[in-house]
Amino acid sequence: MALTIGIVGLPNVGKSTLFNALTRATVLAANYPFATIEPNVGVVPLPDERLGRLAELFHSEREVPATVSFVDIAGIVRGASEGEGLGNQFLANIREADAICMVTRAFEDPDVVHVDGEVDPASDIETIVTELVLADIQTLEKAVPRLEKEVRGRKTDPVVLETAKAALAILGEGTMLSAAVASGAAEKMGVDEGTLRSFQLMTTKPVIYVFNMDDAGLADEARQAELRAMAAPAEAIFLDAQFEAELVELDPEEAAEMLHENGQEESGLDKLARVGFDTLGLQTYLTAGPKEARAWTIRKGATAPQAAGVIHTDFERGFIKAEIVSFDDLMEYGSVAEARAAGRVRMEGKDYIMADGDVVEFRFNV
Ligand SMILES: Nc1ncnc2c1ncn2[C@@H]1O[C@H](COP(=O)(O)OP(=O)(O)OP(=O)(O)O)[C@@H](O)[C@H]1O
Ligand SMILES: [Mg+2]
Repeated sequence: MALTIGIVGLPNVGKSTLFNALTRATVLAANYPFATIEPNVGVVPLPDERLGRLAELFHSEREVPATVSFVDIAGIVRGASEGEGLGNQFLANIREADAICMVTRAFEDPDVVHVDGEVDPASDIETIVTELVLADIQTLEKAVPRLEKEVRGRKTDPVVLETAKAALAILGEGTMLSAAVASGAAEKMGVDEGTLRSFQLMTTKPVIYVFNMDDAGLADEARQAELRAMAAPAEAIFLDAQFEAELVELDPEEAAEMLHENGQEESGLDKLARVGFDTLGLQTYLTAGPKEARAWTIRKGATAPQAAGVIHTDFERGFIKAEIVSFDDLMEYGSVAEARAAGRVRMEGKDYIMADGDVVEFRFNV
């Protein structure tokens, strides 16, 4: 499932530093499942400690984690929606991404120039949000006259026009549609969510805010609470992109020690991969055998046959049933045989909705 997160932000805020750290993490990942990638795409392993424990239990030769893909997009400047800077190219790149990772500078360093002359995350976020909002307004203003005609000719459901007009009103307030949907305001204004999604706008994409900080900022909880409030209802992640870039150069033990010394439990990149995966609406299920212990990516709410289809399309077509034990039960009983004896291994059919951490063996007919 090739879903990508586009990294956007003002120029010189640390996007490439973050992206390079992400790419470096990719190169270092032991069992990298893709042979070739585009130069501006970083495919990052999703940290999952369950894989190591599964590999131990099944004596698997290797572990294959799920991955999250990030795309480096050029810096946005005020006026991008009018074609300023890399304008249209930039917007086209965002349009292709499934979610947006908005990088904002929150580090002080007089040697690094800020395009607007001072470090001010609220103003930076507003600049970027404004450009995305303006781009969506342009798209909808073009669409509305056409939709009006179609509704008059009874070729289009009136709810489509109503949704477009309500979306324009929301955008007119400077609000991103994703935020209006999350707060419930969109629905109250007559937006039909499914229709809205079909418009393929920029500000309906889920957003993650990354605040690129220095040591002082990472230790300042009051400051983080303030920034978190700016990002809400979206998730906020606080990291030091330069430190993350240094961290990925170390071997895992050294990196863990360095993190610990800094008072952090998890690297910013791992956090970003986790939150990114979740923001994309994805989850994993697990398979294990002597060859590999592996995490497979599915959408939240996927059925058992859809999950089987991620391994091979024939598995979906020929799906009979799935033998499933939860990871926690498997660990508690110590083997599939013991879990089965205790009645913890379930046979699930075509309508089963997969749960995160299901350890699965599919039965199929090909
Ligand atoms: N947390 C940080 N603390 C201090 N300096 C940083 C931090 N993160 C990045 N920098 C520095 O900021 C400068 C700009 O970083 P970078 O090139 O990654 O920005 P960018 O957003 O990719 O810019 P552009 O849009 O121009 O491509 C670099 O000199 C980098 O080393
Ligand atoms: Mg850059």
